[in-house]
Amino acid sequence: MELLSTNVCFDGEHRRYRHHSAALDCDMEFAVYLPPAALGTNAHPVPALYWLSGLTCTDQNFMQKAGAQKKAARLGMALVCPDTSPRGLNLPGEHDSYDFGSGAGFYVNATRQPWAPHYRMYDYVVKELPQLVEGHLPVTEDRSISGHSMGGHGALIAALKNPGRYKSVSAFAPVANPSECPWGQKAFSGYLGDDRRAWEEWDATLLIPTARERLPLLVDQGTADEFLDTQLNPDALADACEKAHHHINLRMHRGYDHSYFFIASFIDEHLEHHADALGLK
Ligand SMILES: N[C@@H](CCC(=O)N[C@@H](CSC=O)C(=O)NCC(=O)O)C(=O)O
Repeated sequence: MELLSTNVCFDGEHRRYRHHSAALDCDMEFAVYLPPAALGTNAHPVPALYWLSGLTCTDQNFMQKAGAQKKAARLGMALVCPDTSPRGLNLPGEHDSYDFGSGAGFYVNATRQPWAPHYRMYDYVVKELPQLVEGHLPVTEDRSISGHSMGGHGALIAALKNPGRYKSVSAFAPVANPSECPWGQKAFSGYLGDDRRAWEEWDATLLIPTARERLPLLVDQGTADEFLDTQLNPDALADACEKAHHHINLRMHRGYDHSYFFIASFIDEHLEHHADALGLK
């Protein structure tokens, strides 16, 4: 791993790294926040919250806009932010739209060409990145996962598909049922093909009935979110949970939109939720 930059923040450190990803077959950058407990004298490895960002984001949107570091410093929690797609490839059409290709990997493993050799963001965020972080940084194997929009959905499927891998999961305004919305249909048909049966293992709402682990789902959604009616469909997820007797705490917040102002308003509560599960309180 090549260290690109460091910033002291609430007595911890925000760091950016570059590394070669075997899963994606390209160089990737990611950010990590290490709380003071993981640094200096009496330092010890700390649990981590993996944050998956949404369309158009890099590792930096969350780190610079969510304001999560103060609470993470106090709780002794690392924050790990990957990028949202492979980078530097210039595949045909990769940069043509904001909701497919670069910045829009959707945290699936693509099976269609030309995406399949590189667009394996699921393997990257679930397996390769944690292994790298836990092998090189003072971070334990106790993990939780959260994210926003495309990344909120990524967090849900990462947890639902991997019983025992995460201590807790949460999401802000997730694309809750991607098989049934334009963002999801574009991504899934492009990365996975047009056979909708191949989509089922990548759709959180469709995974709920067969979930083998019942981590409580904390989902926050703004009522003034500009994508609520067309893309997000939290009710589909809530209905699936109700039918399957799967716990969900879906909180509707009047007047909040889809932006990082919304995330910043509730990120501390999500960190508290994860800290409980990670044994940090
Ligand atoms: N048309 C918009 C869409 C981009 C957008 O709103 N991205 C969100 C995530 S949406 C779902 O995954 C985001 O997090 N943007 C970055 C930010 O810092 O706010 C556009 O291209 O502007």
